[in-house]
Amino acid sequence: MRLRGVGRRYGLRGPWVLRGVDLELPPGSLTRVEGTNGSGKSTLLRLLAGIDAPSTGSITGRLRTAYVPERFPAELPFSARGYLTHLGRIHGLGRAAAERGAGEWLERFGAAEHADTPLAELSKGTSQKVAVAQALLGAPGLLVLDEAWTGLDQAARTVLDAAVAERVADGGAVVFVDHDTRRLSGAADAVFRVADARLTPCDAELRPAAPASAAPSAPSAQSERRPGAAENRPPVAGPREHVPHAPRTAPTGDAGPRVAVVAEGPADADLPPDLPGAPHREPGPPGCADGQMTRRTASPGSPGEVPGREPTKPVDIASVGAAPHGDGHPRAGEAAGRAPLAGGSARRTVRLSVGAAHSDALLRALLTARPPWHIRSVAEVPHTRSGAPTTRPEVS
Ligand SMILES: Nc1ncnc2c1ncn2[C@@H]1O[C@H](COP(=O)(O)OP(=O)(O)OP(=O)(O)O)[C@@H](O)[C@H]1O
Repeated sequence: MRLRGVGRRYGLRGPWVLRGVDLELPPGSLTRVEGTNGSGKSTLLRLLAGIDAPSTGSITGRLRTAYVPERFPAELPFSARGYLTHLGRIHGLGRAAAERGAGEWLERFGAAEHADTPLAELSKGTSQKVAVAQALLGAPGLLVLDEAWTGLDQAARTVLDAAVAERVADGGAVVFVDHDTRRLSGAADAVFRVADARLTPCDAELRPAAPASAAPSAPSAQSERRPGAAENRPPVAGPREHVPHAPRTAPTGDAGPRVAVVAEGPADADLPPDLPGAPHREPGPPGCADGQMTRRTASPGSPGEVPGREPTKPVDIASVGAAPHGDGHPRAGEAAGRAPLAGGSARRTVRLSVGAAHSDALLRALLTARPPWHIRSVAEVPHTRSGAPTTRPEVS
């Protein structure tokens, strides 16, 4: 998708909010947009999402797009499940697939108990989960997120982080705005700032030879993309690498809330080294020991695949970012030549616990490893009265 000389102003004589925007969004790219309040970020995202039209310039190569607006219209006359099913149909899913997808995404975001609650009665946080779920339902070619993490609890933010990484890994383009500058830090291929109605690559000022704006005369915005971020992504295809084990012992001084992560990877690859937060590798329950090889023959999240108890409500993000299965769409990991996760390939499951502050980074590291690890579930680890985390396996 490409923007050429795009400008937007409200009203015939209104000031230009955006001008001369030249931007390319390649498949499998993550783009961050920054800027001060009122600078025009949401305006740009609405243009990208196709819900607003440029006053001047062109947008070509439009993709099937999903958009999480800054403000979700909660007064719509639907239940959460009804709304998601409706949106799933709009995204092109059949009725059964849309209903199934609606239920799965509500489950993953920890909002299943509110499935039949009218949108108008949902809390702000649950409402935001619905807003995000509707965008992820149909595995869009372009995902536009305007402060989509705002209002989500930690577990849901982690699910969304993972969904973004999966969407990009599956060849989608994702553009996001978030007030937290650490959001997906290091993962973006390109970062732009909106200021004075111009869209400017953030590191342009560090390169005096480069034009300082993304105006039509500037080189393609693609040329400003950060090479390092793409290298951190799951490969679309390629040889497997052997990497050493992550630390097996808990770090000292890791008191405080912890998050349990169950990750599934290829049987012949080990965990990436130096995982953020020095996660503690937990033993699995009898019959599913850490490192045991599994062969996936059931749908993600099916009972028995990773047996064990659930001390807290887990957020199952096994196929996060993928279209609901059974609808003819690929599942996460099946697109663009990546090895399918279902269908009998040898897999193994590891259980990690990490300080909550590091959970986002850990998830990112696993999802962007080579080869990528699939996140089966994320859950808060319950604490004992002394405040220490329990040592039993967290989730299944
Ligand atoms: N529908 C509209 N009609 C008239 N002016 C608008 C409209 N939408 C946005 N604007 C104006 O365009 C400018 C940019 O607004 P926009 O919402 O895109 O900024 P933003 O960077 O997303 O701001 P924030 O960070 O506060 O959300 C602002 O001056 C705003 O008042």
